[in-house]
Amino acid sequence: MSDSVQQACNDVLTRETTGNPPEARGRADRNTTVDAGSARAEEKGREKELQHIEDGELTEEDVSKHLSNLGRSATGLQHVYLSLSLPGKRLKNVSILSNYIHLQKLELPNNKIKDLSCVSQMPYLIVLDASHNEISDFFGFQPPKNLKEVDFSHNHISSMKDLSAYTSLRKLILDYNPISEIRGLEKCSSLTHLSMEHNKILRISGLRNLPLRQLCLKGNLIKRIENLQTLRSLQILDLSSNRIQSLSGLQDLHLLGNINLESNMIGEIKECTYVQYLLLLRELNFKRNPIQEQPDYRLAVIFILNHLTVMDERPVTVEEKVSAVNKYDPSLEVVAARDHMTHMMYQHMQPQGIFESTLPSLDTPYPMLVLIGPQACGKRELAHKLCHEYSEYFGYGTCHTTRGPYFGEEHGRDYHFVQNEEFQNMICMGKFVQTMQYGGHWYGLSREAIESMAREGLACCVHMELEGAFSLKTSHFEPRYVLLIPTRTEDYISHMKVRGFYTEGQIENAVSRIDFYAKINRERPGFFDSVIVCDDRKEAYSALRQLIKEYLGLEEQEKEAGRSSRVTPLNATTDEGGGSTAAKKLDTIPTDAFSQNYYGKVQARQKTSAELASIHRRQQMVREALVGKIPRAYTQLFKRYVHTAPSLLTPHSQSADHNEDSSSEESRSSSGLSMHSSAGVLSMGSPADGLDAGSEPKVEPLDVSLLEQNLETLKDHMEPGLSPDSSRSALDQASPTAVSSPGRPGSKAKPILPPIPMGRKAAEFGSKHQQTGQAGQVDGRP
Ligand SMILES: Nc1ncnc2c1ncn2[C@@H]1O[C@H](COP(=O)(O)OP(=O)(O)OP(=O)(O)O)[C@@H](O)[C@H]1O
Repeated sequence: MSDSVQQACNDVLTRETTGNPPEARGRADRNTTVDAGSARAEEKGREKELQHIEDGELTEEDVSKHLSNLGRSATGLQHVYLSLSLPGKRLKNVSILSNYIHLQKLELPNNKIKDLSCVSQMPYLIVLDASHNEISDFFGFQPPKNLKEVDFSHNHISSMKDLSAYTSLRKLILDYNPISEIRGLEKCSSLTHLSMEHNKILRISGLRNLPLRQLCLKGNLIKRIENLQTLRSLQILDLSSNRIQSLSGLQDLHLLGNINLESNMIGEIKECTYVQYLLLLRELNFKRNPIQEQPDYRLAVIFILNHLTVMDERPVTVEEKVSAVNKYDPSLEVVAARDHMTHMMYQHMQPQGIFESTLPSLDTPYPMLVLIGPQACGKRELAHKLCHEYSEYFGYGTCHTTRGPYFGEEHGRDYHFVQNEEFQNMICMGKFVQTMQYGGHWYGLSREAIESMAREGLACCVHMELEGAFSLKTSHFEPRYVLLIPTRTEDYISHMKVRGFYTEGQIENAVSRIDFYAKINRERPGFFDSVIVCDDRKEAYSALRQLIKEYLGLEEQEKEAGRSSRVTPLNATTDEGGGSTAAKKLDTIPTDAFSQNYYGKVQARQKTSAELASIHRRQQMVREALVGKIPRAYTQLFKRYVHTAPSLLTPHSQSADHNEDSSSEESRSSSGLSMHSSAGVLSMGSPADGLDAGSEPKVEPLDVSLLEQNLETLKDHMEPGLSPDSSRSALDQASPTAVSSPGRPGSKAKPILPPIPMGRKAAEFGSKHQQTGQAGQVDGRP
C-alpha cells in the first residue's frame, strides 16, 4: 500500500466515532511504532497482556492485534475491520467487544467465556464461533439479524430456547453439549445444517419442516428414527453411535444420498428395504452393527440397494454389484449356466463315463424336440400324442421329478417319480443334463432319457418350463424348441381348475408366467423355433403335427410316395446333373425315413481336417499293423465297440463307420479335447454299426482298399508339408473344405435336425434348404 493511501486510510479510521476507534487506533499505532523506544514499549505491552490473560479479560489492545479483513461497513460509509479471531486466549470476559459493532465474523474458540451478551451489539454479525467455551446460556444475546452460522459446540448448554428470531440462521453446531431435547428451531426457515453430535438427545423431534440438508445426531441416545419424514431436503444424515434398530422412518427422504448408521443396533438385512427406493442414496455405513454378522451381508445389502457406491466406507465395485445380482436375482442365462455347470462337473467326476459313450459323433448330438410352455398348457399331452403317432421318429423323454404322482399318472411314463434324496444323488452322479425347481419340486431331464431314445433311433421329445430351455441351450444338444402358449387366460384358468390338482396360488403362478413366456418370445426372436397357440388342444395338436411333418419332410415324402415307387431321402438335394444324389445312395442307406434323415446328416457331413488327419493316422497304423509292427493297434483298430448309438445307423457302411467314428475320437485327441465325457454326450469312439447294446466287442476284417482310397482323398485335401499330426488350427487352414468342429460340450455348431420351418410348405422347405447353407449341413454337401 502506498504512503498516501495508507495515510488516507488512517484518516478515515481515526475519524470513526461509533465504536470503531479503538481498533482503528490500535492498527494505526502499530503502523507508526517504528522508533527506537518501541522495543521497550512492546515488552511492556506483553507483560500487560499476560496480566490480562491471567484475568481472562480482553483488552482493546488485544483486540486491535487480532482484527482482520478490512472492508466497508454495512452502511458503506466507513472502512472497518470485519473479522476478529481470538482462539485459545483463555478469555473469560469479552464484554469489551460490545464496542465493535461492525464485526461480521467473530471467532472465540477455546476460551473460557461464559457470557456472550456483547454480541447483542453486533447487528451485522454473520458468523459466530464460540466453540470450546463455558457457555450455558443458549444464544444469550439479542439476535443479530444476519447471523447465519453459529458454533456452540463443546459448551455447557443443556437446553435450547426459541430461535424464531434467527430467521437467517443456516448452520448451527451444538456438538458436545448436554442437550436432551431438540426444540426452538421451528421457525428457523433457513436452517440447512444442524449438528448436535454427542448430546443427550433421546428422541428426534422439533425438526418438522426444516429445510435441513445435513443433520448430524451422532452419539446420542436415540432408539428410533422418527419425525424426519418432513425433512424433504435432507441429503446427509448421520445417526451413528445411537441405539437404532430399524431404518424405518427414512423411506420418505428421497434426496438422501448419505446415511451413516455406524455403531447402532441394526440387525436385519430386510431393514434395507426401507431405503430401497431412495434412488439418490450412494453412501451407507453399517459398520459396527449386528447386521454385519448376517451371511453374505455385504452382497445382500448391495443387491437391495443397488445404487450404492460406497458401503461401510469402502467403494462398491462393479464386480460386487454383478455378484449380488447373480446371487439374488440371476438372469435366466445365469441360472441355466449354473445348472449346466453343475451337471457337467458331476458328469466329469463319474469314472464310468470315460469309457462309455453313445453319440455317433461329436458333431451330431442326439436329436431332440422340446415343447416349452407354462404348466398345464397341454404340452405333456401333446408330447405323448406326438410320440404315439410318430412313434418311428419320436420317443417320449421321461423326466424325473420329486413331486408325487397325480391321479392317473404312471411312474416311468409321465415321470420317474423319485424321492428328493434320490434326485439329489442322481445330480451328484452326473445323471442329469438339466434340472430345475418348480413349485417346490425338482424336475430333471436325465441323459439316459435322451440316450435311451437315441438307442431306439428316435428323437427325444420332452416338455418343460422356460428355464429348462435356457439350460438346454447351454448344453451341447441342439434341440428344436416349440413354444406352446395359451392366449385365452380364462380358458387356461378353468382348465387348470377342472384338473383339480392345483391350489389357487399354483394357478396364479402359472398364469403370471404366461406373460413371461410371451415376453421372452417377443424380446428374443429365434429363441423358439416355432410358436403354437394352445387354447384349443386339438388345434394345437394339428398345428404341431403339421409342423413336425414339414420338419421331417413327411409331406413331401407322402407326395413323392404317390408319384414314385422309389423313395427319395428327405434330405436329398439335387446334384449338378439334376439327379438326386441321395437317391443314388439308396442301396446303402436305410429305408426308414427318419434314419435316412439322420443317415444323410452323419454320412454326408463334411469331414473336418482333424478327422481327415485322424483317418490318415489310422491308415498309417493299419499299414504298420499289417506289416506286423504294432499288432495291438491293429486289433484295437478293428474292434467293434459296444453299440449304444442310435440303431438307425445300423445299415451304415461299416468301413465308412470306422472312419467316421474313429475320426471323431481322434479329432478330439487331435484338438486337445481330453474331457472324455462321462455324459455319453461326447462321442467317445462309438462306432455305430449295428451291434446290440451289451454285445461283446468283435474284431472285424479290414477293408484296406477303402482306407487307401480315403488316404488319397486326404492327400488331395492336404497341402504339402502338413503332416496328419499337425495342429488342428493348421489343418483347418490347410483344408479349404474344413468345417470347424467345436466337438465339445456346449457346441452349438451343428444341429442334428434341420430347423423347424415356420409354417412353410414342404416343397418350399426343400428348395429353401438347397439355397441356404443349411443344405450343406443337412445333406452334407458343401
Ligand atoms: N426337466 C424339466 N425341466 C424343466 N421343466 C420341467 C421339467 N420337467 C417338467 N417340467 C415342467 O414343470 C412344470 C410342472 O410339471 P408338472 O408335471 O408337475 O405339471 P403339470 O401340472 O402336470 O403340467 P404339465 O401338464 O404341463 O406337465 C411343467 O410345466 C412341466 O412341463
